[in-house]
Amino acid sequence: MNDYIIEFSNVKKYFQLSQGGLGKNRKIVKAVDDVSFKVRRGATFAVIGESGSGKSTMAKMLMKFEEVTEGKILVDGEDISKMKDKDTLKSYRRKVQIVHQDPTSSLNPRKTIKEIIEEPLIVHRMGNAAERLERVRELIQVVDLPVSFLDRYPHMLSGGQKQRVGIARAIALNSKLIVLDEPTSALDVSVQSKVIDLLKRIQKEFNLTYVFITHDLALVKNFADYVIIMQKGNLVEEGSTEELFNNPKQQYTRKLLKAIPVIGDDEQAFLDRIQLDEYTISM
Ligand SMILES: Nc1ncnc2c1ncn2[C@@H]1O[C@H](COP(=O)(O)OP(=O)(O)OP(=O)(O)O)[C@@H](O)[C@H]1O
Repeated sequence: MNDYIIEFSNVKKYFQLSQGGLGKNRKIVKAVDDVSFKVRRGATFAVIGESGSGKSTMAKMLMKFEEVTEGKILVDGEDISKMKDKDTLKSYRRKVQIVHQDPTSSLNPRKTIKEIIEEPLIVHRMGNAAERLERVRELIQVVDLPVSFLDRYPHMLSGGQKQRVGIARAIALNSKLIVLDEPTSALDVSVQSKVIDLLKRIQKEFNLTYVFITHDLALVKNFADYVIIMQKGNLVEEGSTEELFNNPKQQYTRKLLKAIPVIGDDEQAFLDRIQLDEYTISM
C-alpha cells in the first residue's frame, strides 16, 4: 500500500468573482495557487495559515465540495477530480469525513444524538435498524459518552460532549481520513485537552489520518506530525513539526511562530497534560 494517503500535485483553485470587472478583466481570486504536498497514512497533517490563506478551500476540494481548477488530487492513489458519477462520489465520501469547528451549529438541534450518529449509516445504507443501533451504541462509547445520552438532544450536552458526538459521527462509516476543521477552537482550554486526547486515542485505535486545519500553532506543536504553512493560496513552508518549530526557514513562518501568544497557566497545564498523555493511558 502507498505510504501516502493524499497527494496534491500542482493544485490550483481560482474563483471568478461575479462582481468587479467584465470579460477578461473579471476579478479572479487565487484561493489555492499551485500547491503540492503529500500526507502520510496514519499521520496528523496540520495546515496552518491566517484567515483567507486557502485552508478551507483545500479541505473542500479534498472532500469534493469544490472542483480543482488545475492539478491533481490523489487519495489512495486515485485521482479524485475524475470522480463524477453519483455512486463513485458517494463511495468516495465514505472515505473522508469532517469534524467541524463549531459542534453547536454542526449538529441538527431537532435530532437526538442517536439520530445524529446514525445518519451517515442510513445515508450509506449500512445494516438494518437493529444493527445500526448496535453500531451507534458502540460509537458513543468509543467517544467516552454514556449510552443514555443517545436519547438526548444537542442542547442538553456541553460543548465538549457535542464535539465528541461530532467525532463519533465522523468515524461511524470506518472512514480512515478525517478533516479536523479547527475542532477545538470553540471549546474551553480544559475541554480542548480532553478532545485532543480522544482524537489521539482513536487515531491509534483505528489508524486514522488527520488533516488538521488550524490557526492554533501551540496546539499544532503538540498534536501534529507534519505541518504546511499557507499564505495567500501559496504553500510557503513545510516540514515535520519538530523541524518547522525548531528551524523555520521562511521569514513568514518565523513571524507566525513569534505570534504564538504567551501562554497562561491553564494553557500551560493543558500542554503539559498533552505531553504527559504521550506516556500515560488517558481516561
Ligand atoms: N466560493 C468562493 N468564491 C469566491 N472566493 C472565494 C470562495 N471561497 C473562498 N474564496 C476566497 O478564497 C480565499 C481563500 O479562502 P479560504 O476560505 O480557503 O481561506 P481560509 O484559510 O480557510 O480562511 P479561514 O481561516 O478564515 O477559514 C479567500 O480570499 C476567500 O475570500
